[in-house]
Amino acid sequence: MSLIQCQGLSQLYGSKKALNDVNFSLEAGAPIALVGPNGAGKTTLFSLLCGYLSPSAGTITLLGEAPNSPKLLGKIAALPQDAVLDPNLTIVSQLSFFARLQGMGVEQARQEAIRVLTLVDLADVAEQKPPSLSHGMGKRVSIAQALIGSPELVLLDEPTAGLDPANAKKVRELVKALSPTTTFMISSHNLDELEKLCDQVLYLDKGQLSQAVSMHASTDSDYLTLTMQSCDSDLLQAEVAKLAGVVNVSSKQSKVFIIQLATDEEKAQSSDIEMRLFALFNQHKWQYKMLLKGRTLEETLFS
Ligand SMILES: Nc1ncnc2c1ncn2[C@@H]1O[C@H](COP(=O)(O)OP(=O)(O)OP(=O)(O)O)[C@@H](O)[C@H]1O
Repeated sequence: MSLIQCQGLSQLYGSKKALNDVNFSLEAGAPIALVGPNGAGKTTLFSLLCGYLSPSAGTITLLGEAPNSPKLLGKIAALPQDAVLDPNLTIVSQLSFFARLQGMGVEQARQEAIRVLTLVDLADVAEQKPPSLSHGMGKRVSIAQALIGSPELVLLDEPTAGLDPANAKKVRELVKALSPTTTFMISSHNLDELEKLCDQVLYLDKGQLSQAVSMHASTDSDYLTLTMQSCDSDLLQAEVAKLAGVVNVSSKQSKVFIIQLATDEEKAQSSDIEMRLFALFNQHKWQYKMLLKGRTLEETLFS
């Protein structure tokens, strides 16, 4: 059974079409990225998946159920973009409250609140109230809230926006660690972050699903991404393009080159492409910084 299935999904706000005939089907597993420019419809899609909004047209099923089905209680959770905590309640009491709404008893709910706070490294603020937390700490508490009851699907809208690099990394590590049992769908503008975490990427643009790519596919052997420390860029591009098995070399960023390789038989005959690149660097005394198989998410989506 699919984890999420959307068919002909459209959402109108008055005459504004925020989503326009969106179709996709996703299986449980590695984290899924939801990407798109401001106003593309990402939050609207999350709101529909959570059942906060009913679609103007089309259907959604989550684990075979409609988004607001009581059968999904405890199985789906979300971190909204603008999540707010109650300023008057201690962190542990509000998380316990949400655990109790999932049917847990008083003591079990408290233990669950402490468990999810420990996951985000904030068990020590359990007895504090939200106004005494920093913005980043509040965000991590909201992430903890989404993890109550170990749901099967967690939707995270901009989970690391406003977090310092160390805490953003902690959130990424947490998502990775929980991924074997929970599928995360993450909306973010940070493509580097999504690239590290996600396999499937959905790209929304003006309400339409313009691309659905698999990062597995984009790290296959059709491309190499070469970042140089020092080189003559024009000469490098010309010399690499002459190597057997190279179809095209492009560069949109200074000293970063996307090398497209020939497929199948031709590639088999020129499988030592990396060695020949290093020989070229040696010959010209060029220093390389990084050679990656595949393309970055940014290149995959926008080239
Ligand atoms: N409640 C609303 N009433 C009217 N229009 C809305 C409403 N919510 C969103 N929109 C419009 O729908 C479109 C999609 O908005 P949405 O918030 O889903 O985009 P987004 O991809 O999440 O953007 P961002 O990256 O800026 O968060 C936008 O044009 C927005 O102005």
